[in-house]
Amino acid sequence: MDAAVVADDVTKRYGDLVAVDGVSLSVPAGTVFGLIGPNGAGKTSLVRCLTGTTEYEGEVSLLGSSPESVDRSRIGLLPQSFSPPERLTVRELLGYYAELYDEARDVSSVIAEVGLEDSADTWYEELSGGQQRRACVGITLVNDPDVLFLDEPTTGIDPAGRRDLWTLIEKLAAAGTTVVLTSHSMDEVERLADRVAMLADGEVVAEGSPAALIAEHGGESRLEIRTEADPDLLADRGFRVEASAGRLTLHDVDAADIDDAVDALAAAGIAYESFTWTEPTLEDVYLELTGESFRESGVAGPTKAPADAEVER
Ligand SMILES: Nc1ncnc2c1ncn2[C@@H]1O[C@H](COP(=O)(O)OP(=O)(O)OP(=O)(O)O)[C@@H](O)[C@H]1O
Repeated sequence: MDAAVVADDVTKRYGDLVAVDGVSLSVPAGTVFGLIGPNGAGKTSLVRCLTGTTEYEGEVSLLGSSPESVDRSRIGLLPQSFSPPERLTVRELLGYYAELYDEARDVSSVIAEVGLEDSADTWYEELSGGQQRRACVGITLVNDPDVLFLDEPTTGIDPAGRRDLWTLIEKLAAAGTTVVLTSHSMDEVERLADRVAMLADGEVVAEGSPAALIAEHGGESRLEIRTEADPDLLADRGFRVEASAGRLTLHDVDAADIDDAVDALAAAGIAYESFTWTEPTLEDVYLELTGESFRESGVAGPTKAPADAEVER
């Protein structure tokens, strides 16, 4: 598969600060590529290098050209902070951006795609934060881009809005659009991305499919059972069991093995309060590779964020 985006030893400095430190990566055409890392890891700076919106050292190829000379109508970019004119309605706004291209998509169908039909005639400034972000995603779609860069597209969007945007990104990818997505949210990237680059301090600490990264660096899955059962009952069934007060922890348990544990307890007539199965995630991969948890580095996924952090205003 051809690469839509290639970075070779890309470095971005702001004075003495090295924000992107010798990054090399390749994004196959028609795939979703996730750039994840905590605040200040260099995600936005890297996107700016890849899109030619800042100066950098190293080589970037975007659809076979340099980012500075690529046909802009083939690229969509949603920057992290983007403030379009506020006193335009959604329809006027998308129409305004569509005018910038020789060929553009039908504005009404883009409005429908981002789920803003009911607000099409509302001023941008009167939209909720989540609706504003969706309108901004719509702006990036008017030129029907081959490569779409989305820098934290779902920040500030409520859970339903996030899911709608995820579905939209999946549809775009299924139709052949290459999507480069930056995110703080591990579950977002785990769901959407074919491949992921994890950034820490400007460097790629790991790259691969979420499943491969988790398999290689994520550690084991565990089953925790709140019970007073004798650990030998489960150890005799081949489980690796650790016992603590009122709890048994079974290590390296596949989903298919859970029934076996349930059966063992049921056959012995042993009661249990709860079963909790935990699979490793990309957060575990990050912890393993950097020694720092995403949460400690000041960033939380949507399930861990404070209640107001992801809420539409
Ligand atoms: N225009 C700038 N001038 C100086 N330093 C900058 C500039 N933009 C970013 N930086 C610094 O570069 C580093 C990387 O920032 P960047 O915004 O690329 O990270 P990020 O991973 O996108 O963070 P966030 O998730 O918070 O958006 C940070 O230390 C940041 O303070």
